[in-house]
Amino acid sequence: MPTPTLTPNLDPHALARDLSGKLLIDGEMVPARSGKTFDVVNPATGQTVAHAAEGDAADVDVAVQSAAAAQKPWSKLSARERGRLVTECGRRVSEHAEELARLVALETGKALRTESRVEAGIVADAFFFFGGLGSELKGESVPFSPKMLTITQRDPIGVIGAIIPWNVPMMLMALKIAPALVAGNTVVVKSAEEAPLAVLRICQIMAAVLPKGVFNILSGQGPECGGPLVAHPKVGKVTFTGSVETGKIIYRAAADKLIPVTLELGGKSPMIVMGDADLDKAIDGAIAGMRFTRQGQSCTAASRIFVHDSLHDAFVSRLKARVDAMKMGDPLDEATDIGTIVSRQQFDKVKSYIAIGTETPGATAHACSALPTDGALAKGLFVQPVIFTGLGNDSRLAREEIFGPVTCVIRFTDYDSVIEQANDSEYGLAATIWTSDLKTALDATQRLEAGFVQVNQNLVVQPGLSYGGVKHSGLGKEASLESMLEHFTHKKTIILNMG
Ligand SMILES: NC(=O)C1=CN([C@@H]2O[C@H](COP(=O)(O)OP(=O)(O)OC[C@H]3O[C@@H](n4cnc5c(N)ncnc54)[C@H](O)[C@@H]3O)[C@@H](O)[C@H]2O)C=CC1
Ligand SMILES: O=C(O)/C=C/C=C(\O)C(=O)O
Repeated sequence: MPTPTLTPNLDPHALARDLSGKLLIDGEMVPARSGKTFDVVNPATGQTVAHAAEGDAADVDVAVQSAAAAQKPWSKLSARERGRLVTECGRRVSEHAEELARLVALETGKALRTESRVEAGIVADAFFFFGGLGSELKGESVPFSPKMLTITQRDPIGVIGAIIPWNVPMMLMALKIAPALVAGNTVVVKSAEEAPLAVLRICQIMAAVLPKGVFNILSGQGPECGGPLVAHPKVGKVTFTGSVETGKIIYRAAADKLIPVTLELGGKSPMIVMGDADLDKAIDGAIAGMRFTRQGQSCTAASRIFVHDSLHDAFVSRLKARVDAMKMGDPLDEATDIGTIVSRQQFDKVKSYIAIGTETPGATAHACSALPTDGALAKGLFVQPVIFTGLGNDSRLAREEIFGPVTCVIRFTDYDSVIEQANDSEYGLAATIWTSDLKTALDATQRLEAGFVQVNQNLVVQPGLSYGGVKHSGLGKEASLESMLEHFTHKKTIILNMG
């Protein structure tokens, strides 16, 4: 087993240059077969920080063949041994946590102190959590007949294709690969165009622990690299996080091969603040829930905040004051609370929604926080967070996923009708309710149509807690024991007739 230790590199620019032009296939850092690269841009400055290798179908094939060859020997290790190796990956990743946080801040524009370090911590936790679950890969004994031994066992699926987005790339990758590996599968990851570096670095760290081929990562364009990965005959399952549109393309391609998929898609998550809620806690919850520090780039963002008429005006002015006090600036600066939007495409999308909202009769846009004045950041993709009031739940801003720092605060008076409005969405990922009444809280948990319902809190996704949506928010669960058992194994029934 190879075990060289990499030295953490706390200069993200130097590390980005080192990682340029590389994919990780069969345990080696290699260029794309075509030799092509694409630019990775620091969204805070507009400068190119790396040239990522542009993988395509040829690289996908080599990576999948490597993963397929590695799968049998990997599955022959005991689940506990695989878990021990995944735990060791977590230990090494945690030694590199600061380096990874800086690198992901550089490529995504997420503030180091408020976001990127938090993400790096969850990555290590994901490896530790799943690394400890090897002994849970157990089957059942079914009392079918006294003459027969009837049991079930959990077998790995084979090669897993994992396609990840850019918003929390390290965390979302870890929550897919750690359970897949412990379950005895091998993996090929396709990273997001906007954020290929930190995840590649994690894989480089893992390659020093895991046998070659068990784990491979490709960067490249969605249709040209992700498409062939889904279509490859040796890929037995695809796990995807991203847009609904791409999720449907992947689902159709998987249907042609009759393979299972897990899809974590969009959200338009409601937050309901009842008249008896603790206002201070609800404001904290809105700040955390909207992921303002991540410029709202989260599928769980509390982008529809329903506030009882009796608290509405105080809620809006206090929320605005709190966001105003947050400092927008260089993501790598320790003083910064809010970084940038990830890409020009996302920036334009967010700006277009703000324009639509602003032009809607009756709506008021409360722009918060101040754009940075530092000249070095003049080309940065900074957007002032906007709290809209006066928009209804039927407005485009309340129905479509914006994936930016834009939320609608909607006034309500009647509990039944607010539950109805909260559920009136094509999405069903997360929902929260803020109340001091236990009966209302319990009732809402039963009636809200979402995969993740929280009362008086707004937690980020955590290893151990099942996570995934209903309706257009997706299919399947991640982050939990259930995700490992149900989504990365198949159950085999075995009957021994001893009569
Ligand atoms: N659920 C979530 O956490 C995310 C939601 N989104 C939503 O999607 C919108 C667009 O963002 P994008 O980054 O363009 O999302 P996307 O869904 O197009 O991209 C996500 C991943 O899928 C890959 N991909 C794209 N087309 C593919 C294809 N035909 N076959 C296989 N893989 C493919 C991409 O390369 C990337 O790795 C955002 O504005 C946001 O609303 C985006 C990222 C994450
Ligand atoms: O902000 C979080 O806690 C989680 C974000 C996760 C996503 O955006 C996703 O799974 O798509």
